[in-house]
Amino acid sequence: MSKEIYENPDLKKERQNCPFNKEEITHLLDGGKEKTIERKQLENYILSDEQLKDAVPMEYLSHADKYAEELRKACLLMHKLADSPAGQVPTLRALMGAGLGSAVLKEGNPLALHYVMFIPALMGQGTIDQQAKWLEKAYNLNMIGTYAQTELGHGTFLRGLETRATYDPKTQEFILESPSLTAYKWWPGSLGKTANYAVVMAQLYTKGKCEGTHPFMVQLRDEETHEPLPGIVNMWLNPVCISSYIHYGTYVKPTNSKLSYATMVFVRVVVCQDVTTNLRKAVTIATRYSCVRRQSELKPGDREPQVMDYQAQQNKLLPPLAATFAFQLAADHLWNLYHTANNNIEQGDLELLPDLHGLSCALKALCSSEAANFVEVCRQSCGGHGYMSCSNFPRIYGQVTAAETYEGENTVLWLQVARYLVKTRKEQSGGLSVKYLIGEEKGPKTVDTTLEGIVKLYRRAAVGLVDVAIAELDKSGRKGEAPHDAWNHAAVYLIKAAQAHARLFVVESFVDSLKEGKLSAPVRTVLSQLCELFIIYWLLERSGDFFLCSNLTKQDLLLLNSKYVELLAAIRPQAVNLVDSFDLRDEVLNSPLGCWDGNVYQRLFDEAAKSPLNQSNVHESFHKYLKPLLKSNL
Ligand SMILES: CCCCC/C=C/C(=O)SCCNC(=O)CCNC(=O)[C@H](O)C(C)(C)COP(=O)(O)OP(=O)(O)OC[C@H]1O[C@@H](n2cnc3c(N)ncnc32)[C@H](O)[C@@H]1OP(=O)(O)O
Ligand SMILES: Cc1cc2nc3c(=O)[nH]c(=O)nc-3n(C[C@H](O)[C@H](O)[C@H](O)COP(=O)(O)OP(=O)(O)OC[C@H]3O[C@@H](n4cnc5c(N)ncnc54)[C@H](O)[C@@H]3O)c2cc1C
Repeated sequence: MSKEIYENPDLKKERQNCPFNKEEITHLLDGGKEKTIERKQLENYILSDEQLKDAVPMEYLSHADKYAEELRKACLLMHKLADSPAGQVPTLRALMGAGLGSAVLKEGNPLALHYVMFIPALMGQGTIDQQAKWLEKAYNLNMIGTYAQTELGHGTFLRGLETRATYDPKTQEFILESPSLTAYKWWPGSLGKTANYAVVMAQLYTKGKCEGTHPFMVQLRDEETHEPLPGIVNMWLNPVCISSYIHYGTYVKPTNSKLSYATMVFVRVVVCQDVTTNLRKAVTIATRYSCVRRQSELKPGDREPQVMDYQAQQNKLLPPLAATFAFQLAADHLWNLYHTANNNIEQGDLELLPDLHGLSCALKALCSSEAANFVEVCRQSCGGHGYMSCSNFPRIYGQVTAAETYEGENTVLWLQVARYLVKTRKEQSGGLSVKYLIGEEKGPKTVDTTLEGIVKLYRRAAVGLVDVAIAELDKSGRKGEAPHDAWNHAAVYLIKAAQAHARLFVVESFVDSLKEGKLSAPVRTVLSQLCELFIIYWLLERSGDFFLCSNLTKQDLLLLNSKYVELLAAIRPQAVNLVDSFDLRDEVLNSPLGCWDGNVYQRLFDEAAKSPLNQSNVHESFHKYLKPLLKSNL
């Protein structure tokens, strides 16, 4: 007799009479029905392998054992590539991301940098000959690489990197050295124990002149023994300059000095998708738990309500739920721009490079910071159980907050965006993705709170805040301040303008995707409600920007607040059905709070029982430390 599958009765009720086709949303998020089928086949292929399961929870292993266990599984996954039903590239992409990959490698993938940065650097910066020499070796895992840019003393300011590569015309070699302690490469993933090669970013010196930072291929360890090569500390090695700029002993400038930064642009685009996947996991865990958890008294004398029935809980969870769609659609738009720009760059057309840089900085900073805030709200919405390691919130939070720093610290990226916006607005040219900055904002300044009207408000804020920042810069200039001082003294305004621009891009992506998308009426209805909820939520959160740059009134705000709480109530019945549409398996969620069946309390209990401390009634430390204390009559 088939075992009755338990389903928490409250979750079961939440799933009854779903007014829309969940699979339609799943297909939308996967990029089509075929992609969903491929993903599910791949998930079955990977997650059914018993050798990829953790014998004990990772949190109970030592640092060294965690590393060894993750490396064991990462290598096993690579062996499984060849037979993957989804093919190598889609499998690699899935395994490097925050979804399937994190279900197996919970502490991180020791081979991630090889695929996410080392190979893209070779592809983006290597000459044809260099790619012929190294790409096959890298794809065949006959070498493991990393991307070594950050040093103890510098991560943000690339022009301040201290690692030097001096070209010796006599031997036609580059001598790489770390001239100081602060020049030591620090942070590069896999550099410590895994990689035997690295793309090292160093200041190129030739004929006594510094030509700026360039990428160099450096072998770090012996390919047989894995021992660090002699002199590895001072890096007197046989590096090779990637995308050689030394022709017959003479330095030849690249077409654009920033092309060596291209790898970071690629990863920033990937980061947007990764943090969105992590946010989807957090929202799913918190939403299902909030429909299982009953607490307190809503109506005197009534049964304890599901905590999701509190408007305060809906206010916590429905904006991040909406954000997962907003960020996914914006990341898709950015991904398309990246491919277009990259194809153009390969043909020598660099026109889209500034747009790509501006947009990738904006979206990476916005999605990572917003996701970090939302994940913390999701954790808090689960009370004490959200604080437990097994809830998976601590790990998800650690992953999204890291993204606020790596690949360009967010503040620094905001200022890069501002530089691009001010330049476009002042020069009234370029800025293909920020056309709204060129020419004057047309149309009446009156406010209407329809979806179109709200998007217009976002546009007014985006233009207006750039103009406020420019006015500050000009004011400082008139006071005789040097441009770099004026820039520093306008930083607060510049960052606000950059953030308003990023929000406009996300809002327009969401609205345009609903206009263009072939959606059934029920799906369009629920996604439109989420879209309207989200853009009103952000407007209410940042109402100062809108008051400053439009004719928004107190009445308008009160109207928008009412609309917002109406939308909370309208979306509440579909919260579980919406997160079910993400189709995230329990192994990917990796949380007893978010499991599909809602059997939360039993799973929490089972997780606690796995702790080494719960393997005996009295831990040995009692006899060593506590008992003597108890007897010592202090
Ligand atoms: C799954 C994920 C795993 C991730 C593991 C993590 C890996 C890492 O963290 S790798 C290390 C990442 N590090 C960074 O991202 C460093 C951030 N810093 C920088 O990118 C740069 O220092 C800077 C952009 C902040 C400043 O560089 P600088 O050379 O000083 O440039 P300027 O501000 O003077 O601007 C000059 C000019 O160049 C344009 N530009 C700058 N960066 C780029 C770029 N990446 N792509 C294209 N264009 C770029 C900038 O817009 C200026 O243009 P103009 O205004 O036209 O002069
Ligand atoms: C999990 C993780 C993985 C990483 N992996 C890698 C890797 O694989 N390879 C690699 O090369 N690096 C890696 N890094 C390093 C990462 O790229 C750097 O930490 C990041 O670029 C920030 O640089 P920083 O640490 O020097 O911070 P800093 O720039 O020193 O930041 C300190 C403060 O200074 C502020 N600041 C700095 N410059 C300015 C400015 N111009 N204007 C205003 N404020 C400013 C920042 O906003 C911040 O508040 C990783 C980092 C992390 C956390």
